[in-house]
Amino acid sequence: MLEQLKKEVYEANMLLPKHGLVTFTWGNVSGLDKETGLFVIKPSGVDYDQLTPGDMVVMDLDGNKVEGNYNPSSDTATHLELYKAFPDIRGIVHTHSEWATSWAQAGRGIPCYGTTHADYMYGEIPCVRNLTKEEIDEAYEKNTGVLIVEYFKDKDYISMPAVLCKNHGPFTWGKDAYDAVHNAVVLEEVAKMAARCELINPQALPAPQELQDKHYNRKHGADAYYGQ
Ligand SMILES: O=C(CO)[C@@H](O)[C@@H](O)COP(=O)(O)O
Repeated sequence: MLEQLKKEVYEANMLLPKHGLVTFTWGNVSGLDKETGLFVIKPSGVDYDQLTPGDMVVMDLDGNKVEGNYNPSSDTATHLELYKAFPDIRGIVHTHSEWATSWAQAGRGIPCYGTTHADYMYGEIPCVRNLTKEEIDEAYEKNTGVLIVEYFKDKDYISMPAVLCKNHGPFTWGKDAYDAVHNAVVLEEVAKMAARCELINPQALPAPQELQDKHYNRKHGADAYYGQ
C-alpha cells in the first residue's frame, strides 16, 4: 500500500546521508498521506545502505502499525503528535546533525544572524525545554511531540518549520518529505554559520528586523517571487 509515498519517503531518507545529516542510523523521515490519514516512516535501526522502499513502515495516527516488516523509527510517536497538531504539514525529519544538535545540547535557540537564515525561517529557531523526569519516564518520544506542539500553540509553524529539543536534537517539517529534508539541510547550515559567527564575534547581534522581514517575505510572503 501507499507505494508512491513509500518511494518518496525512502528517497527523502536517503538524502540525509547524502547531505551529511546522519551518522549510522541516527535520523528518520516520514511522510503523511492526507487522504487515508496514514503516514510512512523509516524503520528503526536499519542501516541507510541497506534500506529499500519496501522497508518503509505504514502507521496510522493512533500509533498502530498498518504495514511493514520492521518496527517503525523510535521517534514515531513524536512525528505522530506533530501530524495531529499541524494540519498543513506532510513531511517530518529528525536528525542528530552535528551543528543543530550542538545548539540543542547547549539548550539555545539559533538567532537569525543573516539573510541565509531569514530566507527560510522567520526569527530565532527555538529550543524547547528539557522534559521532566515524569515526562521522560511516562513516554519520552510522545511527550517530546507534546512539548513541541505546546510551544507552537500560539505561534506559526509554517514560517518556523524547525525546532531544537534540548539535550536531544532537531525536528523539521514541510509540505512533503522532501521539503522537510530541505528544511533540515537549511537548519544545519544556519546552525553552523551561527556558531561560527558567535565564535568570530561573541558580541554579534541578530540581523536587523527590517532585513529579516524583507528576506523572509520576499520568498514566502504575499508577493513572493519564488514558487512555494
Ligand atoms: O533519537 C534517537 C536516538 O537518541 C533516534 O532518533 C535515532 O537513533 C534514530 O532512531 P531510529 O533508527 O529512527 O529508531
